[in-house]
Amino acid sequence: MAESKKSSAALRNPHCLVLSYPTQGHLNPMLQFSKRLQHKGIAVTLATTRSMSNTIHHAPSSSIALDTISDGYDEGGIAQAESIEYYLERFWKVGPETLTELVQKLNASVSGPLSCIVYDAFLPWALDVARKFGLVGAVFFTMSCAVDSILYHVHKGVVKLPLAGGEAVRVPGLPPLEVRDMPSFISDLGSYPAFFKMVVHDQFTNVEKADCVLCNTIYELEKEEADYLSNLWPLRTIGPTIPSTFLDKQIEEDKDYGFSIFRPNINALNWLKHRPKGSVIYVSFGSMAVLKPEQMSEVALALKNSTSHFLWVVRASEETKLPESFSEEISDKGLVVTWCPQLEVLADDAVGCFLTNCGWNSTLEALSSGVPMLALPQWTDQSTNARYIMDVWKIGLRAEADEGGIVRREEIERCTREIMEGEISKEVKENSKKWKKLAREAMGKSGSSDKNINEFIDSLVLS
Ligand SMILES: O=c1ccn([C@@H]2O[C@H](COP(=O)(O)OP(=O)(O)O[C@H]3O[C@H](CO)[C@@H](O)[C@H](O)[C@H]3O)[C@@H](O)[C@H]2O)c(=O)[nH]1
Repeated sequence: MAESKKSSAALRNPHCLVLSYPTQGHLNPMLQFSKRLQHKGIAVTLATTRSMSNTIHHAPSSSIALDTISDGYDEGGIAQAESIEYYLERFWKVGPETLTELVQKLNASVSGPLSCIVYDAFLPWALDVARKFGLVGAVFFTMSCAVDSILYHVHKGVVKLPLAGGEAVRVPGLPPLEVRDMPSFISDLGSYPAFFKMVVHDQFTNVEKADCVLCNTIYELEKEEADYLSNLWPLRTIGPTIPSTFLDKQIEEDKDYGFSIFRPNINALNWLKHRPKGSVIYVSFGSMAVLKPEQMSEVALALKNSTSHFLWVVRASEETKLPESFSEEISDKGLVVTWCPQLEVLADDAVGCFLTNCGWNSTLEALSSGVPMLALPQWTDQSTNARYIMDVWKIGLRAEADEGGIVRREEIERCTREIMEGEISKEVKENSKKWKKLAREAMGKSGSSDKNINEFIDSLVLS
């Protein structure tokens, strides 16, 4: 470590700075991890960008201290930037400078000097800042081990691009995959060049130098993938990062999912209360995916034709894509809301199937709630998650798109019927129950994730 020896105060009372990339899908898992650390006696400050903190509608009720750095666009974040390229370029310049200022401020704070920076894998320059101050640097991956491994092996040139269509893709530690199972940045080369650079290259440039690699997954869920990566990195699986009330119940009254950039509609929960057990399809495409209008209309018609009830989250920015007078036509068969408390929805017995884009948070939340999934992946890691949901964990189906990339209404109806009452229904329900139990056990006392968090803390105390 380059500079200064840590003071004895830092050794006695570990204080962690947890730094998240500014999106809801990254901030919340890192908040939940912070709560676990705090519950186990570590002082934690959670930081993201000023622009992100300005867009938050609902802040968590936890007692975690919050702070900010700058991405260079304090007024509007990425939406204010000329392009994704400009945004990331400026963030990479201003981020380390303002992170340095934050570390100096926290080192002089009442919580005591920092021992460690847990930084989002998307912000690899944070390791240089940690080193400058002689702090432990732990990188945090918000995606699955399988996805991290694919991206890493592309970065290393082990998996060569462009991928040859029709051939199985071989990634060490993973089952053979198809090109369409790959994260979108590599199966659809050129789709988002700046994100490609960040996700395939930047996040792995110094991963081998990190003191610890934390991954929001469950060891039992990705044994082969995690074992393989453990030979390369000091990996610790620490997920699922879900409030304790919905999982292991070790932390009292820990229900709050955290930050929300949209206002949740709690009517959704009352509406669900009046539906029979297992009768509702819950539909959500996460906080970022933008559906083609044609896809939106196919989903709408499938839900309208289906024999099941449905609860559909259509973010305000997507509402104009709904067919005209859709909400009136469906009357009380379905409910459309702009946002909902997803974990509480998934925990409700009325929900029998989750039609999802397969973001990793949603995948872990459904799996931990024992709800089978119908996968309609949209971008980034979601196709890989969809493949695992259907073929590895066998807790759902992946809907097939036509040649134009649109999943038609008949396919959605067929798959939801299969999951709710068809031949595979029993198998996916039983597997879902099994994973729900395993997720609880992993986070429960002495479970694989709980043990890994304890060992991480021990390493901070001893370092
Ligand atoms: O009405 C809703 C809908 C969603 N959520 C929450 O929003 C989160 C959505 O997360 P996720 O399913 O992971 O999707 P994104 O927010 O789009 O996450 C981004 O970040 C993830 C982690 O890197 C990736 O796996 C995704 O593909 C990427 O799109 C979940 O925690 C949900 O509980 C709500 O609270 N209410």
